[in-house]
Amino acid sequence: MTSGNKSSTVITNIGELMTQDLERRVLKDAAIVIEGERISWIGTAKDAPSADERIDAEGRAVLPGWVDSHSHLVFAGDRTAEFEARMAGESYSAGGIAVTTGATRSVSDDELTRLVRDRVAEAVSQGTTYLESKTGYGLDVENEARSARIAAAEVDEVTYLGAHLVPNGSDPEEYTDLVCGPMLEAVLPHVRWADVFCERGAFTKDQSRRVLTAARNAGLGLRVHGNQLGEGPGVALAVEFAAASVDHVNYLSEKDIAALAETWESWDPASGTGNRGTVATCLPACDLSTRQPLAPGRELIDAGVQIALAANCNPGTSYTSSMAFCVTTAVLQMHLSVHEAVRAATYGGALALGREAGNDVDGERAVGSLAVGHRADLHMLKAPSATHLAYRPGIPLTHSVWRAGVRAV
Ligand SMILES: N=CN[C@@H](CCC(=O)O)C(=O)O
Ligand SMILES: [Zn+2]
Repeated sequence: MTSGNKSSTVITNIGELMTQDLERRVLKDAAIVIEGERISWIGTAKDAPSADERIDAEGRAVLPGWVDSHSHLVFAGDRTAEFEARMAGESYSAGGIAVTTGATRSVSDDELTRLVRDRVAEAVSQGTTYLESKTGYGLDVENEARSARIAAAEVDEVTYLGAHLVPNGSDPEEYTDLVCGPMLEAVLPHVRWADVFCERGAFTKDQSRRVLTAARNAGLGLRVHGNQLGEGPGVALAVEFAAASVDHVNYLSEKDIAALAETWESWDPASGTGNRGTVATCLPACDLSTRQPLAPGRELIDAGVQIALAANCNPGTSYTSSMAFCVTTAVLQMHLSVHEAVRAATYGGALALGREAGNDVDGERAVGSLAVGHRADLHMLKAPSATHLAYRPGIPLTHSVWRAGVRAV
């Protein structure tokens, strides 16, 4: 089964194939065929076609690779002392971002590239196959543009986060002008998204609105860091601007949840058609590391909101790229089912990045679910079912990983 010069691989004897496709199929005794960078066949093992290469999964589970839709990988230095202080009772504040900004500005392009590349490799080794990263530790035109350029070469999706913190000594309004003007222009060739940290200690509602307006006018997709440290205007702004995602969502009023749910009212989850709303992206590793209440993932799902889970790898609030840890936490402590948690960490992440199945604009490149034509991003576990991700917390369960059809682990 080879078409053109693309070689094919059949993975057979899969104990559980959790597709996270639109029908949410979970197949037993399954097989899947990869041709080039795409999936060309899925079904029961006994019906599987032959292929150039045959891999016996020996009863293991296969899921889509994790889609990590929120990370901040372009940084140097670490913030161990801040973490220790927090564990001793200090609370998190946005000010720590300045420490990382200083460290990031001080390293060479080569060093910064190496750091990002190593972090991507760490994520892939744990089953992540599609990865977003933000800028946000440059905070001047030159360093934001450099961060965006380096990220664009190393990750799948890049988000401009010049509006992460007003640098020490800058006037907040003048800095917001810079973010909306010359800095935005400088990063534009490298980014698809823009984000704003709308929070006390970071950017106000009016400043955030200015950033989102400028980014929208420049043709970027929008994302918002909102409601992380207290109730605030982040969710309402994200809804107002039809942002693809609002991330953190720890402190939500009933009104916030209702507003998010309303954005999904005309979207049909069974076909993936209709108007896509604003995804609520929950970041459980960050919540634990900052000792914030876990985002109300259960309530959001029950209200009809599409959610994503992401690792939020960064040196301040969540120094991990482990999506499995997030899934485990979502099941054990946020009361999601295993299927819901895996869905949020795969299909949900894709939805938050506009790369999901059923998205007609770019359906061919769908990630985060396993179906014919989708990118062959697979994660095989050292376990017979995805349930083991929650049942065996902390155990590294990644057996092998294919990224765009290429064996990565
Ligand atoms: N909350 C804002 N930004 C990052 C943390 C940044 C930092 O403290 O370095 C986050 O998503 O948690
Ligand atoms: Zn973040």
